[in-house]
Order: sequence, then structure tokens, then C-alpha cells
Amino acid sequence: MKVFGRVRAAGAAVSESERELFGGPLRYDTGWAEHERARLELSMLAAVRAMPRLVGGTLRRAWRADRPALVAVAVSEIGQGIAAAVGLLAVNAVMHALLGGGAPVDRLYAALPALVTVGVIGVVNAGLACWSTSRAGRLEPLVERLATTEYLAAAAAVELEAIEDPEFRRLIDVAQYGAASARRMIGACVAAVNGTISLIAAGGVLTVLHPALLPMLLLIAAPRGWGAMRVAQERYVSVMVWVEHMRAGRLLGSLLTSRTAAQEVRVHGVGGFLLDRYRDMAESAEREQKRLATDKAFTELVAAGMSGLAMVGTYAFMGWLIVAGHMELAVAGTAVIAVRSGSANLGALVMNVNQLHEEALYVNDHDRFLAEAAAYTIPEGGADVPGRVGEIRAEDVTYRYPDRDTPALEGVSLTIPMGSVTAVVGENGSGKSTLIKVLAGLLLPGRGTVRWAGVDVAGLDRGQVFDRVALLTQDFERWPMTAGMNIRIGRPRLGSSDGDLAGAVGFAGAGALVERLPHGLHTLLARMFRGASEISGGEWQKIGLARTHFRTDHCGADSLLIVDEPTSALDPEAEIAAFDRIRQLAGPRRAIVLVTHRMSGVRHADTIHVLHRGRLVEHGSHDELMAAGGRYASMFRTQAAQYEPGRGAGTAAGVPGPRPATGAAAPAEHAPQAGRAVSVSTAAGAGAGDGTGAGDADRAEGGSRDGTGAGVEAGGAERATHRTGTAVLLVNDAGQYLLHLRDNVPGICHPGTWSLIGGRAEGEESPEETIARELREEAGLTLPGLRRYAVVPGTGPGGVAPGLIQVFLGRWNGDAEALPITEGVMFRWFDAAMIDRLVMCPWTADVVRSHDRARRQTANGHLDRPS
Ligand SMILES: Nc1ncnc2c1ncn2[C@@H]1O[C@H](COP(=O)(O)OP(=O)(O)OP(=O)(O)O)[C@@H](O)[C@H]1O
Repeated sequence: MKVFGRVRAAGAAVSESERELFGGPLRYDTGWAEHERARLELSMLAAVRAMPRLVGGTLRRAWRADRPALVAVAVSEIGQGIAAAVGLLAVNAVMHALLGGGAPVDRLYAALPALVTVGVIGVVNAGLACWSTSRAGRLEPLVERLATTEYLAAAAAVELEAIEDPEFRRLIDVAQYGAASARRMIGACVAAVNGTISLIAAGGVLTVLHPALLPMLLLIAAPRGWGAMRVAQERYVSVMVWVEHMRAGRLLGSLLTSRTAAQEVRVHGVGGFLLDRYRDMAESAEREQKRLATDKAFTELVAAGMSGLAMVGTYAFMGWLIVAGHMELAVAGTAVIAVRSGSANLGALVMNVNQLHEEALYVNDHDRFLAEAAAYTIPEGGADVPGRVGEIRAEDVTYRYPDRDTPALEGVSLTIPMGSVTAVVGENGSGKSTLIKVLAGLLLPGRGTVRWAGVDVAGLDRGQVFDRVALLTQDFERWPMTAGMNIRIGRPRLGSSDGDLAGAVGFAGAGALVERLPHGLHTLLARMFRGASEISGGEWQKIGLARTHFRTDHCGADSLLIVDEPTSALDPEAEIAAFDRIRQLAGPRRAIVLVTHRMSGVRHADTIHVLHRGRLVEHGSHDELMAAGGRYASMFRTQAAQYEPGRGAGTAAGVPGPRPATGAAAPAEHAPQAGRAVSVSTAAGAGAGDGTGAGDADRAEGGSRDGTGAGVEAGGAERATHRTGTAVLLVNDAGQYLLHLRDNVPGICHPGTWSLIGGRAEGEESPEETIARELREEAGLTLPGLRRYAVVPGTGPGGVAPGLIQVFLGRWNGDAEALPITEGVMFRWFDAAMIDRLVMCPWTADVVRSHDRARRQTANGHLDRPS
């Protein structure tokens, strides 16, 4: 144990568990380290020298918070100091009177006025102390609020780049303690001012009594001050070394009780393992506490010893002064009281200065944060964003994150016109999310420009830019608030009634979810609060979609909707519906940028941009990129291959998995924007276990050709899985859908199977050409501009899949009335008996039946089955 000399960190007493779990000792590498330096340089003198600056800073903050309260505190503290000095002088007078000559009663009478003065001063002192306490109590929370508000406002106003910068993030973390420290500094300041004034009073009185007593007083107090300082330094250095260790220990504790880790804690047996490590780390920390306590006790013992020696020396000196006739006994009595109160004051002052300095370290961080945040703050003002933006254009954009050597985006140029759907794809880390942040004006490129309506976004009023942006990201914020507020927070200052949110809820298909919640939209979605409800990840995504709708719905000007992996938590049907709804948000005054790894979701975008290592390597429509056979085509094929027959469960094009319970799946995707990419797909499948062939259209097309040409005859092949036909969904330029089911086996067209018509493709006909021809020849129906959206091979033993098919029609949001094709074509192929045999989702069944009824009632309506 080393009591004298510089305080140093005790030898790296870091536990084995810390090494095992975290790869070595954890260290907070900024903020704290600066405190450490500051503290280690701290000496009594330095602390005293820094005192005026520290007090000045605190007073300025307090001045801004509540001037009258600050003045009251100052007046009462100075008053107390004066009262202390007067009190000591009165004590001196009492001593003189009592120890003077004359009868005891006369001496008592002589001392009476001074005694009364002492009493009055005591009362005045108590009154002033009360006043100071009450005003300081009022000042403290105000100062804390002021500092907290400054901190929060500064943090919310900085550029996103600052938030992404780890150094700045750590500064944000450290600075959060500044507000509480600013509050505590008020108390420490008051105490220090009080101590200083009282000390000056005691020192002044002592000097008057005998000039040599003042240095003696300092001698008594100095060892205690040194002891206090040293203990504080030891504690501080220890905190420095152990802070991350303690955090890690707490982290282990919270993991053991966390809900998300609960399953692995149990199933993987992590619980016992972590508990052992927790115990080990706690024991290491306890050893450090024990060491500190021993050091503290020893330091205080040494300090008390030295102080006691100084006290003995002082009293001996006073004794000598009395004996030598240099000091009267009465004066010596007063001097003893003054020495005692002065040394107590000095000891307290040292502690207060010490505390003041410690708190000031955190307040300094707070102030440093405010200064740095001011440099990063998003500038206010700038040019207005015009109502008509027309397009957003990135020109040669390069962006590098502050702590990275290589740019996340390099030389990227692209244009996003209003009214378009743009998809951005690329492997993990290729720069997709960075690109959308740059387009939205959240990050400013290091090189190149992003222009909105031809104006560099850096020169625009960024508040106005953000007002035109809606974000729906995979990790969108799940606010621990009510369901309604979670939607309304898309435009937090708008809408307050449930009715205002009805459109958004309906749009997102969240109606059933809201109905299920115990208090509807007023249900609190934050498990940490009593009475709150929990919803699943997919349900949250519906809430997120509703929020996006609420935000976009209330933007009357050109805007940008950014959708970043929005469907990751959704089941296949909900995912299809979500993509459908997102596309429905498209409009002439809105540009949609969609980032997703689900290729089924991007294929209908107007333009697809492919990023690779921060560079734009391909762009074009789905068909163009597939034809180019580059990176996109390869990504698309790789994903589609997962759904090929023989690779597991069957599925519709690009959409994961059928529902095993039905034995046949028919997920669909569709997007009914007039004149815009729209899709619906349907899968016709065999019974459970058969698997349903699917995949991208090209594969299906190829398969169909093969199947048709080299095809499987009815009752022919015995293989469990083979292609027997196709379900094709087509759409024309007017956004009309056509679901067409066909079999490879010619002539099969009877109720009881899903096959309606069939036949071989002629020559090199593509499936849609075959179907267009059949429609024309057999139904007399010509649909101009017919395009294929999905071709899904039907499979099953015996050439015919059993009669289970789930049909999805029209807009998945239930807007089936908008299905012009339903009556026009569907019923040409489906007779009433067939409709009954189809397995449809309930609303489809209702719609189909009601259309059928309506059709039957029309004079010209008749079942028109092809034969
Ligand atoms: N805040 C950040 N600080 C430093 N580097 C970052 C930060 N965010 C992203 N990066 C880096 O920038 C590059 C591009 O990241 P970005 O998130 O844009 O990729 P992405 O294509 O969206 O990836 P993913 O598909 O995995 O979401 C990556 O190398 C990533 O590590």
C-alpha cells in the first residue's frame, strides 16, 4: 500500500470471465479517460485555482435558470459568513467579560449583551440557512432541467453523420451525466461559498487575535484536505479501471432476466454458465472494493495523525503565548473556538471543492458536447423546397462514414423521378441504406451532390426536405406508447381522434389487429408498463405501414417514400399484401425507393439499381436486367432456385412457402397502379407433400415449355412431383387482371379438378402467348397489352393435381370491387359448380359468389364454359 506519491491504477485486476466473455478488459476509451487525466493532475492548489472558473460556470447557468433564487442564495450565504464572523467576535467579547476582573455576577452581567448578540446571530444564521436551502432547492431542479433540455435539444438537432460517428456517440453517452452534475454543483457551490466565507471569518478573527494562528489553522486542516483528495483520487482511478467491468457485470445480470434471451438461457443452458461468470466478475469487483476500503482507512488514519499533530502543536503554541504573556486567557479561549470552527470549515471546504471539481468534470463533458453538437447541428434556414420537386437526382455521390477508410458509396449517379418506383438491391453492406439516407438529405455526400428539384440538398431548408420524406424501415421505431400514437407519430402534430387514423389502419390491414387489442387504438404497446399489450413483429410491421400511410397521406406536395426491408417479419401472405400496399402508395407526386432482398418485391419496379461495394453496377427494368444476365439476374435466379421443385416446400413465384395445412398454396402478389407495374401470382399446387413448383417466371416459362412439349400425359408418369400445368396471372396495361389456370393435358376441362383448359403451346409460344391465343380462340376475348406476371407450374401425380386451389384476386386489401376482370373472364372459365369446389379465402369467395349472382341476374349472362 502506497500512501504518498501519485495515485495509480491498481494492477490490472480484471477477471478471467471478462477475458473469456468479452475478449479482454473492457475500457471506455474517451470522456472517462479525460476525466482520469484531469483528476490525476488535480492537486489542492489546482483545485483551488480552478474554483472561480467552476463557480462562475455554475453561477451563469443558475443565473439563466432563476435569477431571484440565485440572488437570494448569494445574499443568505454572504449573510451567514458575516454572521459567523460577528458571532466569533461576540464570543470573544463574552470570553473577555467572563474572564475579566470583578464579581462573577458582574462579569455575567458584562457578558450579557455579547451573549444576547451570540443568540441573535444564531437565530439570524438559522434563518439565512433556511432561506438559502429553500432557494437552492428551487434552483437545483431548474438548473438540471435547463442542462437536460440543452443536452436533448442539441442531440436531436445534429446531423445524422454525428450520430453515426462512434466518437460523438460516446460523447453523447458521457455528457448525459452532466445535467445531474450541474444540479449537484449548485449544492456543492453553495457549500463551498459558505465554507469559504466562514473560513475567511474564522481566519480574520484568528489573525486579529494573533497573526501566527492563521498558519497554524492551515496546518491542522491541510492533512485532512490531502487525505480527502487522495481518497477521492483512488476512488476515481478505480472507477476508471472498473467501470466497464461493472457494466459488463450488470449486462450479464440483465441478460439472465431479459425476455429476448429467455429461450436460449433455458434451452442452451446459458443460465448457469452466465451466472457463474457473473459471480466471478462480482467477486473481482468486491476484491477491488475491499482494497479501496483498506487504502481509504489507512490514508485517513495518516491524515488524522498529521492533523492531530498540527492541532497539538497549535495548542502548545497558544499555551506558550499565554505563559509568555503574549496572549490573554480570554483571547486564547476564543482562539480555541476559532481554530476548531476554522479547521472544520477548511476540512469541509476541501471536501466541497473536491466534489465541485468532480461534478465539474461531468459538466465539462456536457459543455464540450454542446460545443461539438453546435458544430454538427443541421443548419436552419436554406432555400424553400418547391411544391413540385419533379425528380431527385444523385450526381457522382461519394460518402464515407467518419470512422471508415473506404467509402460506403462511390461515384453513384441516379435519378428518381416523381411517380416512379425505384428498387435498390445489392449484397449486404453494398451501400443501399447509405444511399437512401443520402437521397433523403439525412447524410450529406462528401463528394458529388444530391439535388431535389435541381437544387443541392445541402442548400435547401433541411426541415422542409425531411417534411417530404416518409421512412418505413425494417427497424422502424416501436415507440413505447399507444397503438394510435404509434401510427399518429408519422405526423405527430396532426390528428388526434381515432377517426383520423381509420384510413391508415384500414390501409395497412391492421383493422383486425386493432380490434383484438384490449383498448383498441388506446392500447399501450410497451410491455414494461402495467396493463400494456405485446404484439408480434409482423403486427408491428402493420403498425409501421399504417404510420407510413398516415405520414404520406398528409403530404400535399411531391414527396419521397423510402421503404427499407419492410416485410422481413411478415408471413408470405402479409408480405405480398405489404408490397401491394406500398405500391399503392405510389402516385404522380410521390417517388418510392424500395430496398429489399426479396426479389419478388422488386421485380415490378420501374427501375432497379444494383449496388456492389458502394458502386452502381447495373440498372434497368427487371426484364432488361434479366436479359443482361449480370449480377441482378444471378441474384434473382439464386433466390428463385430456392423455391424450385425438389428443393423443399413449393411456393409461388418469389414468395416463400405454402401453407402446409391446405396442401396447396396460392400466395399472390399484385400491385394495381394504373399503367404501372402490377402483379398477382397464384400457385396451383398438389396435395401435401407434393410440393409446388415455382420460381421466377423464366424458369416457370421454361418448365412450361418443357412440360407442354415433352409433357406428362394424363395418367402417365408416376413420379410424385412433375409438372402438369400452369397457373398464370396476367395483367394488361389498364391494370386488369386475368387469372388463368391451364393444364398440360389437352382437353381436360371438367369440374372436380382445377384444370380448365389445356393444350400444348404452339411452336416457341411463351405461356402468355399461349394463353392470349386460347383466350382469343376459345373465349373470343382480346386483352390488349397483356403481360405476364407470374407463371406457376402446377404439379402432382397422375398429371392432374387434386382439386384444391386457393385463389387470390385483386387487391389484397379487400378492394375486390376494383376487379374488372373477375366477371369478364373468370366466370367464362368457372361454372357455378367449379366455384364451389375452389378453396378461396373468405372474402374472395364472397366476392366471386356475389359477382356470380349478379352476373346470373343479368339478362345476357350465361355460363359460358369453353368446351
Ligand atoms: N454508421 C456507420 N458507421 C460506419 N460504417 C457504416 C455505418 N453504417 C454502415 N456502414 C458501412 O457502410 C457500408 C454500407 O453499409 P449499408 O448499411 O449502406 O449497406 P446495406 O447495403 O444497406 O447493407 P444491408 O443489406 O446489410 O442492410 C458497410 O460496409 C457498412 O459496414
